[in-house]
Amino acid sequence: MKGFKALTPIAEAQRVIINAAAHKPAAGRVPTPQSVGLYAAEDVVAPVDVPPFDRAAFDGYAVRSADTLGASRTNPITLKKTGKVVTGGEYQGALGPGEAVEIATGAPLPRGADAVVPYEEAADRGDYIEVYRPVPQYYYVSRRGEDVTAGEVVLKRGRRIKPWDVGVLASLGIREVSVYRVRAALISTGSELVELEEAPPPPGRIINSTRHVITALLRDMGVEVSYMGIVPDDEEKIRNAVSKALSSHDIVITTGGVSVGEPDYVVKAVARLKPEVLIHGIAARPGRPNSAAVVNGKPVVMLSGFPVASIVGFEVFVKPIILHMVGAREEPAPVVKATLTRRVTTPINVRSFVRVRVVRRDGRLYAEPLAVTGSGVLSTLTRGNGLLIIPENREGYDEGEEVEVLLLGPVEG
Ligand SMILES: Nc1nc2c(c(=O)[nH]1)N[C@H]1C(S)=C(S)[C@@H](COP(=O)(O)OP(=O)(O)OC[C@H]3O[C@@H](n4cnc5c(N)ncnc54)[C@H](O)[C@@H]3O)O[C@H]1N2
Ligand code: MOO
Repeated sequence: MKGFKALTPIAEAQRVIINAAAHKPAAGRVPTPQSVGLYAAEDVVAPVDVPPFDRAAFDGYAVRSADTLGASRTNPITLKKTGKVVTGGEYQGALGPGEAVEIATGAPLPRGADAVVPYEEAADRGDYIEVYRPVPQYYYVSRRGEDVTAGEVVLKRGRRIKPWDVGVLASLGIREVSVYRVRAALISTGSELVELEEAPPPPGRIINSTRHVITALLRDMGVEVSYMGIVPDDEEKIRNAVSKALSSHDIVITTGGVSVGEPDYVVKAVARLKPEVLIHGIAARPGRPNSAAVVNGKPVVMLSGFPVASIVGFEVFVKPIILHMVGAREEPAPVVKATLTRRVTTPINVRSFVRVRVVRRDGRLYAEPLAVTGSGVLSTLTRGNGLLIIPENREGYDEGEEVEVLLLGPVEG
């Protein structure tokens, strides 16, 4: 009989593939400013303190805190002005007892000083200042190493580097950082496909749009994508293309040809490469034909050709595999609670991904399930702005139920 045998539950499919995918991508050094969005391949330890010296946190006067003891409104303390230090400069000499040095925010504290009295808390009397209250040690002072202390781990292996991480690395003088270079090969299968450049397509042919969805999703994870072109529905050609791609990439992704129809040669072709494990089909809707295998420790993900199903396959296989390879954790997606406007029925033992439109009415959020949810209807993702994920142990949700929706875009209203 043709057709899928038992569909593997998503969690089990992920476990099987990830456990077998032993291959690790290579690391390489990139200039720090170009590391944003990539995954750190090693822990980075601060070589120095930041700030590198005690510095003023406010504009005012550098003083010795002990000199201000007992100061009050009625009995101010008088300190002699002995100079000025600007940001980027350095005070020559040391601050003696009874002295004050005018100081700018960010300037190094003169030797002998241990506090800053902001302009607002002192009165300038020409040659001297009056201070009206006692100030504690390190008042308005950023201490050396207060931001980062030398020896501290500032970047953990597997962390996806953020814009502010680049700032921290730069402030420490770290010019290069070691990151994982994940190289993915993408093979589109399907004799009906033509590339976007060839649009409009001849009758019966389809533009290869899934290629661009998957490429964008991969690039969004900082992955280097080699596009290997369209391979026709031919088992031998597919096998050769996958085998060749495996030799020089960390992960091979194919699209199309994975259901049980006559031209669906991809799973058969990959099976001939003697994979350690192979999962054909998952208990997901949409996205049922998404499949994956591991060949010599390297993952081969066989995504559905249908764009929406391929996105589910990306989330189920590609993303977790890549995160595992680089030792990263998934960053939580934005989730909102919303009231369902219509009942949704889904099959038991299948994880369903229902596209919804979240709207705000009278200050409350509502989730409207979209009418057309076919796996080929990509526009539901652009028209909608959310995904309602219905777990395997539910057969849907009732109208009026509060549900959690994964937000994919802004909420109107
Ligand atoms: N007898 C059965 N038939 C089907 C089953 C089944 O269980 N039994 N499953 C159905 C489900 S569910 C899905 S989803 C589709 C998916 O099939 P494939 O992933 O193998 O995809 P293809 O057959 O290659 O193509 C499906 C569809 O998508 C278009 N396509 C393919 N590649 C691209 C691309 N790169 N860009 C844009 N569009 C693409 C293709 O032209 C087809 O229209 O199978 C059901 N059948
Ligand atoms: O699994 Mo298919 O993606 O439901 O249409």
